[in-house]
Amino acid sequence: MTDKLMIAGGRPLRGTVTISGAKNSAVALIPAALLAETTVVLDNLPDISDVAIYAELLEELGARVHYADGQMTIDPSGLRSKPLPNGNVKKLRASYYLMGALLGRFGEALIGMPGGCNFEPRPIDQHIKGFEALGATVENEHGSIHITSKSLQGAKIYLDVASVGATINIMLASARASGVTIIENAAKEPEIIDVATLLSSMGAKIKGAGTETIRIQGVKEMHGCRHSIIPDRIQAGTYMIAAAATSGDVLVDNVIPKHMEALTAKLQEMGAHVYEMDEAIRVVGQPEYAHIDVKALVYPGFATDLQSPMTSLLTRGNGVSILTDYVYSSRFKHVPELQRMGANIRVEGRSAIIQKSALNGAKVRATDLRAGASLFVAGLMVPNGGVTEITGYEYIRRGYDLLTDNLSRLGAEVWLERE
Ligand SMILES: CC(=O)N[C@H]1[C@@H](OP(=O)(O)OP(=O)(O)OC[C@H]2O[C@@H](n3ccc(=O)[nH]c3=O)[C@H](O)[C@@H]2O)O[C@H](CO)[C@@H](O)[C@@H]1O
Ligand SMILES: C=C(OP(=O)(O)O)C(=O)O
Repeated sequence: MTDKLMIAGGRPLRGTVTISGAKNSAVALIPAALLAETTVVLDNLPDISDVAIYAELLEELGARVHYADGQMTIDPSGLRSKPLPNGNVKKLRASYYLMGALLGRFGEALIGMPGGCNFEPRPIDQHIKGFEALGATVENEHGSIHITSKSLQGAKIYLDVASVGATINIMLASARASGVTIIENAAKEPEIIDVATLLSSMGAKIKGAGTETIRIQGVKEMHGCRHSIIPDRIQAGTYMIAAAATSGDVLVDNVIPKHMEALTAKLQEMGAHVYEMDEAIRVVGQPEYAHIDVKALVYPGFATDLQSPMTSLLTRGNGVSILTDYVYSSRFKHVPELQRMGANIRVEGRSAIIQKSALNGAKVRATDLRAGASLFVAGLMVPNGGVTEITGYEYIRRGYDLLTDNLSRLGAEVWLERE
């Protein structure tokens, strides 16, 4: 039985929401712990399905995992590199990090092609190029990737695209390799710095994370440590957008305001009032907004993971807004669903052309995680208690913990019903 998310819209969000740890850090830090010989403790984990599935994956590999109240203890002493062609690996995108982690630890990994949100083809050629540059042999065996290496040797790797996943996977594979690895055109997302911080606490030697050149001096052994995960900038951004979209007043607590700069600038350009504090951001919505253009880019540009919820807010801009995604060329599965809710949007190439439109309640489907975010933001915007019914809630649970609790506390009328 799955749930559907129900929203009676039209209430401005007001109050405080506290943001949990970042999904995209968590799903990299958990496999990174496999490189250690002793126990790693991760704090501030979000209570999302991707994290729960990752805990099961580690147990399948022989690690002892204790996960409760946002803390995961990973004892890798019984760990081995077992083939994982199917099952849990297909349930999330970031299972690809098991390739780098197991290769780095055991010189072998057999992992099925990752699942997760398939809003468009998401190749992993740059990951594979990185493993091969380190001296590994990579073969496609009946849809699984089999990677082997007798001894990994550091190398200079230029990424054709600044891929988050490839950057982290190469860091994982090379942390215990012989010699020096240099990643050029590395991705600069904050989650990469978080992974480098954990790996360094485990004994790795990494410099330059957060810049386009990362240098990894391989070490022979890595050990356990304790690490607290950075706040989720995409959850934070979604609540900021929802606050503006409902003309509300929300304090988004436990954020790193620097991570939110591109979104903050765009909300201000529309006319919302945004106040930055040390570890919080307050968004005060307005009755009217200007139309704006948004370009989703790699960090520190506007995050592609926020373009779908931003699409919903842009239906309130006076005039025509153009949102272009330069990271993914066709991440617009939320658009037909928003159209069912009355949104006047058309997709041209990699852009959505968004006219000011009044939204109405409808039955819609979340086809992926952020399409779901777009729909719940839109549902909150529907005036006069109009009801939106969102199926595909299992996608939303991949990335938003405590969603109905948080939105209810902010004054929204939201509930779950059995499908
Ligand atoms: C678990 C996780 O952290 N997921 C995030 C990660 O996904 P993910 O790491 O999968 O995304 P990438 O940064 O790798 O992808 C960026 C672009 O590069 C392309 N590409 C990527 C790898 C590759 O080998 N070849 C290639 O062509 C992709 O098709 C895409 O167009 O970064 C994305 C971009 O910020 C986010 O949307 C995801 O939320
Ligand atoms: C696309 C996303 O995640 P994943 O890469 O895990 O599918 C996302 O978080 O928006």
